[in-house]
Amino acid sequence: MLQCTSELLDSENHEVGSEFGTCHVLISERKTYHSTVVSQMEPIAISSTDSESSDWDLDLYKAINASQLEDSASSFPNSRGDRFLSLPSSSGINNTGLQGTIQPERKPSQNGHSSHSNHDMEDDQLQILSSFGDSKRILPPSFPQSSSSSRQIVPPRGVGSSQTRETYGKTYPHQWPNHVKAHMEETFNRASNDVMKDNHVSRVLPSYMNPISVPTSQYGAQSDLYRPGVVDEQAAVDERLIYQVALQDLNQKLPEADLPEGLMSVSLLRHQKIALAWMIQKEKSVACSGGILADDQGLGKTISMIALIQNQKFLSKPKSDESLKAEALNLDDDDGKDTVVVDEENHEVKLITEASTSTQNFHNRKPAAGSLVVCPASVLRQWARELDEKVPDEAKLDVLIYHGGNRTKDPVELAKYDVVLTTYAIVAKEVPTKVFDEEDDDDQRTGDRFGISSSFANRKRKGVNGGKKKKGRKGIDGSIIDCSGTLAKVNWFRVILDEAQTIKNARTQMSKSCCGLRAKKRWCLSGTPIQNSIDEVFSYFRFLKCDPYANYKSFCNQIKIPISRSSETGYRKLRAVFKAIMLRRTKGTLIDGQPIINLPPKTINLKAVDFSTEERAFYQKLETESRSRFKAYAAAGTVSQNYANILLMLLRLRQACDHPLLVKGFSSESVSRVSTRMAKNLPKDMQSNLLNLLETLTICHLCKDPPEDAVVTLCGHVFCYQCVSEYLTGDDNTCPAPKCKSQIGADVVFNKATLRNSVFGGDDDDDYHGASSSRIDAKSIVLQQDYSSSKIRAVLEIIQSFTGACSSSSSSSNVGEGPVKAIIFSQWTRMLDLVEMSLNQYCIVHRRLDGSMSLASRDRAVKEFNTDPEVIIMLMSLKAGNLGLNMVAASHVILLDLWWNPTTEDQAIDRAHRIGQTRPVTVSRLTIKDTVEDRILALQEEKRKMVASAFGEDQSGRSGPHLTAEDLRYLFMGANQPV
Ligand SMILES: Nc1ncnc2c1ncn2[C@@H]1O[C@H](COP(=O)(O)OP(=O)(O)OP(=O)(O)O)[C@@H](O)[C@H]1O
Repeated sequence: MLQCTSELLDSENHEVGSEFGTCHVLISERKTYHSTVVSQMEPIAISSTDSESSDWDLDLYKAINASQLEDSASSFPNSRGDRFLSLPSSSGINNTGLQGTIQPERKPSQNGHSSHSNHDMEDDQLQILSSFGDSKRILPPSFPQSSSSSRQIVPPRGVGSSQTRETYGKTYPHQWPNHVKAHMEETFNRASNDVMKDNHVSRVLPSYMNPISVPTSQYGAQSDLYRPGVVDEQAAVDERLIYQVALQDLNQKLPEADLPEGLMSVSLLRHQKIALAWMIQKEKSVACSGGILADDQGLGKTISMIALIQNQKFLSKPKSDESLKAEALNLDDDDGKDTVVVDEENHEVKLITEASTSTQNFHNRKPAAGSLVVCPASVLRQWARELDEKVPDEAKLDVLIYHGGNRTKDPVELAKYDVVLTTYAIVAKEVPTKVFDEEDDDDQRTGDRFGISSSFANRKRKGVNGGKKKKGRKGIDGSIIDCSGTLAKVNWFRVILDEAQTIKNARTQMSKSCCGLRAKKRWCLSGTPIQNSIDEVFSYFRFLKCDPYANYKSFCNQIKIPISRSSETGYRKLRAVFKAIMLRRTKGTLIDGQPIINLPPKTINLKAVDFSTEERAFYQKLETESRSRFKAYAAAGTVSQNYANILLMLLRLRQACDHPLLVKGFSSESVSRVSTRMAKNLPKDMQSNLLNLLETLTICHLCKDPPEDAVVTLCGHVFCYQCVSEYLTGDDNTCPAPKCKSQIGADVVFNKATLRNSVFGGDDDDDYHGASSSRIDAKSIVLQQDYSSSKIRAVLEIIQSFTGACSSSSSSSNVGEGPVKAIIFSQWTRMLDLVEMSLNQYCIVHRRLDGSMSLASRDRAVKEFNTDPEVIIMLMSLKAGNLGLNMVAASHVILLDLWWNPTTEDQAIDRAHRIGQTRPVTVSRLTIKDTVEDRILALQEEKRKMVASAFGEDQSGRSGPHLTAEDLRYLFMGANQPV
């Protein structure tokens, strides 16, 4: 039996580090715990439920102190009953939707609307949480490893004896997300210091502060999994192919390709011609047929992809209806039956196509069906518009928007179109994931057996069915019923994932379903493919079927472990692999010494704003209260049990930086209006159960933050109203909680006020955050609706600086270029409300885009902002508006608050800084000095460096020195292996 000091336990990785080495421990029993908020600042207890939903915090709790949690669990019984789960949840959902074609003569558009959106961008915090153990390993050596006292966590009372050291371990879970760690380290280190001073104990450096830890101790044990150079034979062969492809492309000037006249209504820019040539070549490649086009946002990935589709249509012959039907449904012929021949002398990989009746030479082979584009719902219309506007009438593609309740159920019908546009949510709904669920299980077993440090491998949990495998549904005659939807029944020629970072979490239904799509060619489009951790890359490899890395074990062996062993060599290897499958250019890239694109410059200003005296006092009170609460947790050894409560404290500090009123919270009227009647009609005990859930669960299933304007669905999952509202206005919306497939709609989503009204009767304007207001002086000036916070005043000053709008009604404009406009982003809709009030006060004409709006209203808002000279401000929710949209009418971008993940902010900024922009773009990032925002900035910087290391880019986004053939040989083959 292994004994270790628990303060060095990294539970995410189930890894124990000490000065003597690193070993792995297996924590086998898994259970899910929900946090119970007793009151705003009260400690929360943990209750056990059968839900999958909080599995992200399971590692944390479980690994730190299983027994303690078990105790807590038993004292807080599950509030969710079976009866509750079995109620029909889809009743009353408005089933209107959108399905139409770009060519009305072929498929007349049916008017309808849907806001079904599935953007999953806000699982960043989940990723931060799940991958913390990884991110600490992948930091480049240039990274200062935290050892300064300012980054230390010091042990609380009594550290030194084995007993108290154990307590300390329970108290400081090392796998917590960076933002929590940073908060704990820096916001609370004073509290801990106090404790330490009291106890005269020496400092202990937690394991995550240690230099990158490599799981070395298990090499010599039962596993050869991580032994250098030992990989299975097939993986070695596959990797050799990747090596050959990388070698082939080495330092080669990338060729250009252009389309024949008349296929597009715009000329391709030079870098797009290069992309086209590269993609044509990659579609013939064998290492994986397709790849990742990872150009910066706004460089025209959509256009490049349309060019590829046009090119292939031009080359292929028309299909007869019969052959189409046969091929569309021939799912056995998934990815072709091509044989690979490696010509090592010429560094060439050739594709020899087997002579068979079903597989023909590439150029003669007819696509079974066209291209399927999967994108977030918010950019569905934009794709349709680009396909319409950038392709002339004489070369029109047949395009179908596959969305909405009236969408066809006939796969042959789908196969008739050149392009089918759909959303990630629909793919998740229609494409089974069984095979990947089983792989997940395998990875879990692998992880358990070999102690793989992996957020992916270790995050597989028992489902609501207690971990029993779901078998295919059986009919009355015992035969297995095929429950796949129409998308899964088509053999696509090409699948394109736009905003492919949506699948970055390999465990999600969305990610697995995308991998389950049948396709010959596979593409990922993303300007920000890596956001939080290297594990995200695995999802792309798996989708692309890029062996050997599509297998999680091989991915660990070949990519992840080398990075953890030596970040320099490891990242170089990753870059070499990327060379074979990824094309990435940033706006700073040079082609033949010339800038890739002549965009006007973008200037980013970090504007550090000062609190007013009243705000500072308010913030300090909050911070002091948080510190003392934390200190109490630390002293009692209950930090881990209070995880959700700590996140909540962190949220409040962040919100206080925007406007103190946000801390008070509010209830959304729009929620209560729609669902009040439904709530009243529910059985009393169910109302109480839902209310109980809402009051006890504190983390949104989507953004993983404590929910803003919390709501609970009939199926018992808690979200921010803004996050879930993306899923409420469509016609076939599935609850976005992991593994929940319940239908949801606006009428089955309840806020606290609605439920309290139903349970207790009468008006109840208490809200989720309401408990906090008891401690807050409600009369305080900073808590008034009309109080302009420092950030709001800073925003108004910025607007005034370019429009004069806040002092007079005139707005400045450059002759011929229209008025100067700005986009203002916040992650909190309540903050947008407050800014809106100030804009109204100054009669500044604006539009707004947030997650609660229908796709049609969002589209209209963007169009009006772009075209109406009167509209000079767009208020945008960071969660709903940062992806895909073209908003070049704006030359100013104001970020009101910081997001954990800098790439999310980059995405937002590049709505304005993209092709089509004619004016210099000024970005103002507002932060408040000497607050939690300082720490978030530091975390962002770390993430930025990690991403830059993975891509080999410098500050300006330019690539580092090229890899040499020798480099590649070494990276793929090792030092002494012949090529
Ligand atoms: N060759 C071109 N000619 C004219 N306009 C172009 C061209 N290429 C791109 N554009 C325009 O530039 C804008 C940005 O292009 P696009 O949306 O394809 O970028 P993207 O890389 O997909 O961005 P994101 O990552 O934000 O989705 C669009 O308005 C598009 O119509």
